[in-house]
Amino acid sequence: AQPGAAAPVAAPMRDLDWGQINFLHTTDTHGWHGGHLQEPQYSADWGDYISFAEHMKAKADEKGVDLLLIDTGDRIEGNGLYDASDPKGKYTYDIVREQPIDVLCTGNHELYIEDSVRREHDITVPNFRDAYLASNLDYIEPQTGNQIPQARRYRKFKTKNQGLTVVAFGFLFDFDRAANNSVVQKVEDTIKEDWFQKAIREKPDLFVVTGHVGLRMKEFELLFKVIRQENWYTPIAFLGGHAHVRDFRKFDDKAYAIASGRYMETIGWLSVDGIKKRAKDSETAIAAAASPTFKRRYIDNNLYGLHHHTGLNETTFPTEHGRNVTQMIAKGRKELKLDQAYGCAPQDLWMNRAEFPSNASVFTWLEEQVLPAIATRDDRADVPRLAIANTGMIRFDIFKGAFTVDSTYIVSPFISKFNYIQDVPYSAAKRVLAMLNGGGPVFSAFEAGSALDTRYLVSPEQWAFAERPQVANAAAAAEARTPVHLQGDGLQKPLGSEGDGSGSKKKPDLITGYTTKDDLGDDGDDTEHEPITFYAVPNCVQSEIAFPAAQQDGQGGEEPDKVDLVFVDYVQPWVLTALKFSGGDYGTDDVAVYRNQTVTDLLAAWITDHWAGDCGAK
Ligand SMILES: O=c1ccn([C@@H]2O[C@H](COP(=O)(O)O)[C@@H](O)[C@H]2O)c(=O)[nH]1
Repeated sequence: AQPGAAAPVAAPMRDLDWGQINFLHTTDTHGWHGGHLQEPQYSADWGDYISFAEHMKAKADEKGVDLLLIDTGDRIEGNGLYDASDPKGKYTYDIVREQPIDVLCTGNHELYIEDSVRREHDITVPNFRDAYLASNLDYIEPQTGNQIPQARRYRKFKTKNQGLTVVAFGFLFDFDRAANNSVVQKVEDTIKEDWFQKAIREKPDLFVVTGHVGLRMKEFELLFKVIRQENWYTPIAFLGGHAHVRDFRKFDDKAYAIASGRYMETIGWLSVDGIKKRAKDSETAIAAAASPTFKRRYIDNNLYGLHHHTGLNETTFPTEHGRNVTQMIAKGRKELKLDQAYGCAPQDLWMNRAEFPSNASVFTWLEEQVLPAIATRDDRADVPRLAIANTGMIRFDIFKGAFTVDSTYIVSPFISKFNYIQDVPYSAAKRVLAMLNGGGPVFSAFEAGSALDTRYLVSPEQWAFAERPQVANAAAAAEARTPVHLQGDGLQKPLGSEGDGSGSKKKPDLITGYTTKDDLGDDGDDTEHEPITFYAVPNCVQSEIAFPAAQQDGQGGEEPDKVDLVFVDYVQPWVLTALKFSGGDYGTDDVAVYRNQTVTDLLAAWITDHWAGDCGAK
């Protein structure tokens, strides 16, 4: 961990159960390989993870069992260590490659823009060679225009200590916003391919299906069915991601799936025991008799826990390799000047730990303070306008104190700009927000998972929560100003900060954090936590800017006839569709760029202007 990260507080710990084959799993690290500098409970870095894995491998060897390392994508975008360099990832590709990952795959973030697709092909795939799997992803070679597999489709191998035969895949969900130099094949089509049909007939002792796929998404369901149909008794371990949550799903008593959170907060632990080695090539009675057990832990990524699980301490834990990688991270952060402050945040602003609207909500801040200031341009400053942003654009809370170069990318890593349609009749424009937020039938006609699924406007954390019955229409309720909140399944919280405002009486020795409930129960987290309340927020927020002034007597101003409809470009497909249904028939030709800077750069400029100060640093 970086020097200066406070020591995590002692907390009640749950141990790891070992099986014949064990997995350490990271997913959706989004460039947070330097760990969380403002949150000690997630402050271990990729170097510490390397030390941890080395010790755990030695333990596995002692026990005569196997340990595999898995990463399920979205390694990029979301932290200055990746985003602040030019080219992006100048430091992180070298840092990530230091961990000898056994199976890794691609996330949707590796595919948003052509440059990152190319870097994945030219850097990460060769870095990991046979470990990199691309079961449903192709690359378009720039020199030839040929469509080739981004990496190998699957991998069959024998484990080191148990000699188990494993067939592993690496999938991505049916992502349809990939850059033009990549092609994502739908999982339903991939499973018809000859190579896949051959792979599921390889008769291994265990299938390992890795994927940048939420555990409750249809893609894993489909893969489970097709593999199980051909292999009645073979254990299947799924390792997924994308939803940014901790989760464990049972498909049947021989097939389970783990998801290991986000942003290097969590190292997932999955163990499988009771695997019977197959006699030669057949589905034998022995295999049928096998009754594997699957266990899971979600490890809070801090040194206190990593020491606990290895039985080591501050002196004995760091390996030379791990320490070197921690130094690489510190060097990269320094060269990128990530700790340089743009300003000083006067208070904490929460994504889902505060109700919307409220003074503690980052989205109220965005709607009331930021959008009116940045969704503007000199030549149209007096034109009344509506400015719309999706809440998924904001990726992380803002903590009181220094708002740094790093914070900018942590809060909003995207390269989106503001687009606009000018002179839209207000009668049509004013109906757009409600439709985006789930009011009316417009978007309900689109299939879940399709390009216009409005879930894609919010953070993955929220749509994962929204799949639970008690928050089925979370975004609509939030828009209607009905607070929707869930106890538990908490997100991050800096150690040492005060209560969550719920007034709940806390056990003195628990700190707030994840309290995961999954298909195996509520004892998955390696650290017992006090729960955090999760409040759903709307899909989009909107500011009215330069509207006719309110009258002296306190009455609202007149409605404008026409407005500029300004929106973050990511939201454009939804905005155009909503406009069609509200009487404004516009197409992409009617859309123009409103401002040339990215929203992230405009946000940084707003911080500099409005939160000036160094937080009292000497
Ligand atoms: O340009 C973009 C791209 C994505 N988003 C938001 O992110 C989620 C997807 O998050 P994952 O970590 O990435 O896959 C998407 O649903 C959008 O809400 C965005 O706002 N802008």
